[in-house]
Amino acid sequence: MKPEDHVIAEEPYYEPVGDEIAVFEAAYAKGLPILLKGPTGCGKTRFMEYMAWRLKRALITVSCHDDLTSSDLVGRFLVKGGETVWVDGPLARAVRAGGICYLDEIVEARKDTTVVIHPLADDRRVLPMEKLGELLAAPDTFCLAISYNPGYQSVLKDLKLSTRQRFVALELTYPDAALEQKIVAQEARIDAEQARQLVRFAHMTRNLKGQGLDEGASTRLLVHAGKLIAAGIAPVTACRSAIAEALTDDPEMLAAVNELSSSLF
Ligand SMILES: Nc1ncnc2c1ncn2[C@@H]1O[C@H](COP(=O)(O)OP(=O)(O)OP(=O)(O)O)[C@@H](O)[C@H]1O
Repeated sequence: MKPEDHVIAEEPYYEPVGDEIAVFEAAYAKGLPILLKGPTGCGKTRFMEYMAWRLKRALITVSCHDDLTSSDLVGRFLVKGGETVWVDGPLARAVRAGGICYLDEIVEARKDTTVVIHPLADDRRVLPMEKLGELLAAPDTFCLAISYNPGYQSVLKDLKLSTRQRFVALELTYPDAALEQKIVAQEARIDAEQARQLVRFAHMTRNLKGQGLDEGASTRLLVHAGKLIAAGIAPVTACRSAIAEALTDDPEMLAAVNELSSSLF
């Protein structure tokens, strides 16, 4: 896929939860890399899509995992039709295109992979392409953004200090109840009252965090439940399938969460 394929033509629906747009724009203007912190499903990806559209830059997203090597990011030589050719990885493509490279869930990547972004993430703004013997300088329009969910981190999987201290951090949290209700109603195309009940249910599950649940219902799960409701599924069933089952496999916890939704709907 070419960088121009990642240009977002239509404005993505995004409701700001704080001053994240202004801080992102200021960091972008000054060539500073950005770290998005926040729980799963709170809107980090949607925010990146919105910012890419707003800044009119291509967005290249990489979902990080523990097999991701630096060659996967930077590029490698491949044999094509009997010839050896260099193929840029997504990070190099984003640098060449002066676009935004978003490394989602960066802590999932191995530490030796993460260090390739260091020279790009400080004031050198270069990508060393060792195998090609090239040093790729990032144009002013290039932006590096990474995300991570502090809730999931363990001692083994945490962001190196030398990595995180290169980034301007933006904390994204779940929106307040009124805003989350608006988002759920808009995204799922349900009425305000149904959205309000779903958000109330979400708050109940969020209060169970650490008491049997690792996470409460995210905005994403509320949108999923709302979409099932819009498609004619009864709210209690929608909450069970889209939310409770996504949060836990523990039969007792499932029963408790289902009871909460039955008490509301
Ligand atoms: N502020 C917001 N404005 C509009 N929609 C939002 C907002 N926050 C969350 N959403 C909705 O929640 C869904 C999930 O958000 P998103 O995929 O951006 O989460 P995420 O934080 O990137 O999750 P993950 O860390 O799991 O990748 C979006 O598809 C959108 O429907």
